Amino acid sequence: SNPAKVLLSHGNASVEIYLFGATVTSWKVGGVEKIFLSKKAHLDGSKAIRGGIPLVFPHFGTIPTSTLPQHGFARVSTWSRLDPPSETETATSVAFTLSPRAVPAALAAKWPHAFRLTYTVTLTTDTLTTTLKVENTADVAWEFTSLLHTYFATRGVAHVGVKGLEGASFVDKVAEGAPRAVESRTAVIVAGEVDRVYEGVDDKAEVTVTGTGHGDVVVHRTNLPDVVVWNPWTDKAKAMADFGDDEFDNMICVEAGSVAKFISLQPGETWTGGQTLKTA
Ligand SMILES: O=P(O)(O)OC[C@H]1O[C@@H](O)[C@H](O)[C@@H](O)[C@@H]1O
Repeated sequence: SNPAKVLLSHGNASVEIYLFGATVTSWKVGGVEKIFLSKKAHLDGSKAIRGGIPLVFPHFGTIPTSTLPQHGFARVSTWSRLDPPSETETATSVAFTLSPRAVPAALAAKWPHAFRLTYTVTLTTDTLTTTLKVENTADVAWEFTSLLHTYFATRGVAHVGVKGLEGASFVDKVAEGAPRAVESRTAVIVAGEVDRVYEGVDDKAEVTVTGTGHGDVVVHRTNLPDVVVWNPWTDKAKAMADFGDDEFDNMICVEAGSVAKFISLQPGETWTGGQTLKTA
């Protein structure tokens, strides 16, 4: 067994999680892979894993008040597994933790706050739940944003529709000036570069990824009000060294997060957010 990753299975489902970034890199149900992992992904800890479910913390994208790299340090830090996986009749679960001493020193120095993250991955025969708990272990308040950057596998992204975002307000990061608009379509489709942050989407609204060729997946969110839809399309694909030129056709990112507003945590306070992916 490879100590760098944890494999869980439950019935006919399985999940693979690298300690690097606590990145889920595979979720299979009945032998069908639901998650995209680039053929060019670095799996040796030299770069954030291109694909799977990278964890975004302590901030989404780049922000003027931080010199951390885009999407923060959680996805490029090596996490520790907490206990051995536990299995019940209905689910198999494992948890990982990250605190500042396991963050690369140069990055920790750029965000000098005491914290503890706990990431729990739970597998049932038809669901994958990933939950992040953020604790402020400092004696002063600090703030953060976070997101589960899920890459879904697709066979021809032109067939994909992301349902459940109709009526949601979004920021279009591709359009000049990143304008804000309201989604009018029942399904978001990909026919060019897409990079949109849908904000304040009711937790009760299920987001469904359809037409992937790998079976529909319903995304249930808890405490993650924002949904990012991203596909780099042709030019951005070519510009990414760890992504095949044609792989834009094999993936769509539907990312559940809390990114539109900073979350402030007082000393001793915790915040928990997560998603359940369910085969439909
Ligand atoms: O290349 P990275 O850092 O993994 O980011 C990938 C994409 O992540 C998305 O969440 C962002 O909205 C995009 O703007 C970004 O390009």
